[in-house]
Amino acid sequence: MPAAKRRAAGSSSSSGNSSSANATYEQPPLQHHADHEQPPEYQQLLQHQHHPHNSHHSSHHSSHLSSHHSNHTQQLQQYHQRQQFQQQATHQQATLRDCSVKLPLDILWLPKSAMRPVGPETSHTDCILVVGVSRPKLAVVFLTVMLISLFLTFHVLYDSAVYNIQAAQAVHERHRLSMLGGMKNGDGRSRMPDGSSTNHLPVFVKPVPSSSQLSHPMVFPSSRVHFPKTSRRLPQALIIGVRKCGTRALLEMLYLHPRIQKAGGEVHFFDRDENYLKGLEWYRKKMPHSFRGQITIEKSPSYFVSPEVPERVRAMNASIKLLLIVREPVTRAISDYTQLRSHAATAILPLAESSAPGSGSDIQPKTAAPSPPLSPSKELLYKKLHAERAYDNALGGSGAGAKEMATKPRGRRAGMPMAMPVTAVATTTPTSAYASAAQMASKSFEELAIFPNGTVNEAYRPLSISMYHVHLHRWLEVFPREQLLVVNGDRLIEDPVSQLKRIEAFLGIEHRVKSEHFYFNETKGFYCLRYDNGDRCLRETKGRKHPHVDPIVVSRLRKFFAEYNQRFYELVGEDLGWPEE
Ligand SMILES: Nc1ncnc2c1ncn2[C@@H]1O[C@H](COP(=O)(O)OS(=O)(=O)O)[C@@H](OP(=O)(O)O)[C@H]1O
Repeated sequence: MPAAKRRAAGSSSSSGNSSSANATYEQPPLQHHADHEQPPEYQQLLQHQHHPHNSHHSSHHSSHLSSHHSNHTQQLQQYHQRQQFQQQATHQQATLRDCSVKLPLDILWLPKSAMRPVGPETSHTDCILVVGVSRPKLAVVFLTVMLISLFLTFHVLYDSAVYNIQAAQAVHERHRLSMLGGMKNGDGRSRMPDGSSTNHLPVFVKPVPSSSQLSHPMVFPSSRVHFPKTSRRLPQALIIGVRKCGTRALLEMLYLHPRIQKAGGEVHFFDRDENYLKGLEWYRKKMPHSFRGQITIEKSPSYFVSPEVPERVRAMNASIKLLLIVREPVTRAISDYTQLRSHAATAILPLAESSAPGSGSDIQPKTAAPSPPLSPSKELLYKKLHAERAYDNALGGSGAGAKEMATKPRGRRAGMPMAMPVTAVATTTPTSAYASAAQMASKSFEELAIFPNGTVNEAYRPLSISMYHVHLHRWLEVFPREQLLVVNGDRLIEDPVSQLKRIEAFLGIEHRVKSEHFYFNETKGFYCLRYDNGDRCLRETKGRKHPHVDPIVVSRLRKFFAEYNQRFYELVGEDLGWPEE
């Protein structure tokens, strides 16, 4: 029997037998429905297949029959395949339903088979997670959030980049800023409402009077952003004196160093009770803004001679570094006298106008008649003058100043400087101030320093301050020697760089202040400071012309100081070589 016939006969015999048909056409096992349950299309195909089989047996028809039968078989096979795919799809949908999790965010569990062709390894319980956004509104919200996040990210990055660049420039810009007031300093600085200097602030830092800490002006809290921050810090180093030895020059020269920040004026925190009682927070607010790693320095020359100061300084910071600048004692005393006389002379004119009208010669009026109120500027000058009288004992025991000081407790032989009580300033009349100023201005240094009998007036303040060992002794009772550096003020005038190098080493900062930062000003007779964008000299009150002093008096005083100087050398462990006659 030909193969086609055998296949046809096999087909015929299995027409009502699904299991045999399954074997012949490789029908899937799910094909178990009875023929009558099949749709009309299927019934038609079956009928068409059976009919020719029963009526044609001749051999010449056999090839035609065979091809006809083959067509039907293919159609039947295609039908079964379609059925099979439909069943698989139905099964997948069922599985899909099983895996679906109803969530508002369109998060779906799908069978793996939904993502790749069905393979024999695919299990029906195998699911994968698909997260999709199918709702337009949700998509809009999602996109908006993404855009805002992107904008904020770029904003933060841009902001921080700009801030960092400016922070790096700030150190260099500092020199330019200090030109606004640095060298005029002492007094010509721009000031913030809380009284502190603003001339050290980086250009981009806006002064915020109420805030003690400045941070990057960003939308986020500063604690989260690690950009360079500035804040006011208590000083880590102090220039404690000595008055008229070059304290201002020293501070300004140190300020050339990028690691140094300076308090603008003399704060007088430790030596004036009215300031000290305001507390450390008040003092800190007087300090400049500084970056971490910078050293804040304050100078108040009267610290050196005020007995209560060393202990107070130690209470604030026991490891603070102390800078003491000294100068040949007699020259220092003459410089001190020059300044006092200059202040007295300045005080006389306005005080004469307001407190001695029409009585130019009436220096010491018999009655303390009520005086007309002073203008604010005169009041200030008047207070300054009076404070100076208290400091100075200006007339060395023979004038009004001495009279006043005689009623006050005094220090050792040299006489400790006393801060003028505020009440005393308030109760002193302009007329007595005028008298005092007039006397200050009229006396020569020789008259004030040497008594008529030729002995030295040791109580004269410009002389007693020059007895360095007396004051230094007190400091060394409180601080170890290595915490204090003695700077030679005479050498600072002649060769600033060598002195600054020592100070940089003492402060633990790299050597940055070099000779190119200075130039010698022939007119002034001093070195001036050179900045990137200009040159500055200390103002005219520094480097005043001293009055001529009798060389015999100078020699007399040098001999007098020789013994004190030796004691000072022993204390500091260095011979400064000051002349002894
Ligand atoms: N570079 C430079 N320029 C100007 N002046 C300089 C300089 N270096 C040191 N000196 C000396 O500083 C003296 C003033 O000292 P002080 O600043 O300590 O004075 S004060 O106590 O603050 O009033 C001042 O004293 P006098 O010369 O008596 O005015 C100067 O001699």
